[in-house]
Amino acid sequence: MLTHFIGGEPVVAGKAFPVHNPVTGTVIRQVCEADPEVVDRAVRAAREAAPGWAALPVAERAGWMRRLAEGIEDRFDALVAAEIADTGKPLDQTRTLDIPRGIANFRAFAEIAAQRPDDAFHLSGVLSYTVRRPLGVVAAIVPWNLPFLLMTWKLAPALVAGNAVVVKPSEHTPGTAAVFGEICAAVGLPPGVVNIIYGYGSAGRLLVEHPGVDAVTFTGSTGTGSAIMRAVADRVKPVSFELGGKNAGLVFADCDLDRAVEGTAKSVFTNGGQVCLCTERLYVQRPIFEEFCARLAVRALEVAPQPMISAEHRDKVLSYYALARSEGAKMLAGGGVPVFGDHRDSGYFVEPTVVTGLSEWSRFNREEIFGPVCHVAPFDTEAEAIDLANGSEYGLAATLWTGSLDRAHRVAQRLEAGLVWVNTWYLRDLRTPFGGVRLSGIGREGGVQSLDFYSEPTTITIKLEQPDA
Ligand SMILES: NC(=O)C1=CN([C@@H]2O[C@H](COP(=O)(O)OP(=O)(O)OC[C@H]3O[C@@H](n4cnc5c(N)ncnc54)[C@H](O)[C@@H]3O)[C@@H](O)[C@H]2O)C=CC1
Ligand SMILES: O=C(O)/C=C/C=C(\O)C(=O)O
Repeated sequence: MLTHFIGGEPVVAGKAFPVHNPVTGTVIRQVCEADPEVVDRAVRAAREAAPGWAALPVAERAGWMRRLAEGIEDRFDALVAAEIADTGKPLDQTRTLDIPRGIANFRAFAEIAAQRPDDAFHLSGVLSYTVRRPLGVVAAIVPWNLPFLLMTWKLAPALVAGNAVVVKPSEHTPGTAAVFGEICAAVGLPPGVVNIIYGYGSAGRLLVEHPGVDAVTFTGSTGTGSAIMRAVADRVKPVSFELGGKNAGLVFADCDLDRAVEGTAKSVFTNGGQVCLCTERLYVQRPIFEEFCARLAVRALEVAPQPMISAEHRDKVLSYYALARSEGAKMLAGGGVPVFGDHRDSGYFVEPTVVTGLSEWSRFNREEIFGPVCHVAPFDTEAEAIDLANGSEYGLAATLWTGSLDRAHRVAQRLEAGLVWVNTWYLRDLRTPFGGVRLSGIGREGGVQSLDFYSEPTTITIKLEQPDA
């Protein structure tokens, strides 16, 4: 049984719920589900720990972040195993992206926080400077697609800024959080600074609504983001939201076609398309449209299918494949469920899929699907491409493939998205602002933007005595 981690100790409480392995569909663990008492206990533990933690010099908290990074290195294999068991993602990706990013998150925020100067302004004999204090107790609500990467992406800046945290991982992916609790205990992190509770959205709701929680950081669906916003509205709690996307890829005829096909295949199919940054709407300039479609379809057939996180999510993705057909789409590749002839046939797989022929106004082209699928449409002019890319209620990421430096700058600056990649996809510098506009979120994570969210500034202004002239 996987137990909560509260006040530095394992806590067995609440009913048990099952977690399934997406590759086989079988139950792999039972997990304690947080009820109101458990949530209250976790928040109280965090509140008790918060003042002592906040009082530490930032250099000392940065030292703890480095120790946590070392703790992750020590438990690397256990984390890899837990991530794979819960998500069914490939070993290679887990070893090179998910777990190393946890280490990088703690190291990066240790450096960013330790080196950050306070702001100071001097004007006409008036000196103003700003000090920042932590918010207190932060609730971190984490999704299932990159569970360890995204949990640590929130924990590292929240902790180094001086907050205590209560984390609620997704009900589908509690495994790496449980190992992380053991790491906190092993490195001797002060009890209550990190608390981890498990459960469904109902537990998340109890947590964000708890009066002892000062702020909420959330990554997940736009619907859940707005539910959280309503739940915390009365207490006007600060929220940081990284929500869904319906990301566009623009492929211009002057691009390096090999690179564009390969990069696009990555941007559509990585993690089974279950990354908020994945491309779902692709626009290709007419002279290369046919060739590009044909080559992307071949790549779709070559990609090893990855399971969706759950039976419900597989059914959701398949419902969009059916919707595409009913809306009159042409399937260029995929569109069904792969048959392996082995234990994977009871898992949650869908075929990597490429679709064309739908209007911009179709539901398929407007709603986030979150699977290994994209729609491809032709365009003629640069202006048309920009309009198509911007024609979404979302605005998280966009990808641009072109051989022209001028065009790259010109188009990138007109795309209404928080992130634009040119001739690449998902290249990350952890110091840069990360997040989206419109339905894709509120605020930015990354670098000093994260530290700003997890702290409040106080401006101190002093009138300096002017020497006699
Ligand atoms: N980063 C992203 O863009 C993600 C988007 N999604 C999208 O969301 C769809 C649904 O997936 P779900 O797992 O249901 O995502 P979700 O957004 O409902 O779940 C994410 C987290 O929020 C928690 N949660 C749910 N309701 C809550 C509430 N009222 N208060 C507080 N916490 C709550 C969940 O337990 C989980 O830990 C997917 O099909 C996909 O389209 C899902 C995961 C990540
Ligand atoms: O920080 C990253 O590198 C990735 C972030 C991805 C998401 O937020 C997501 O898929 O939800």
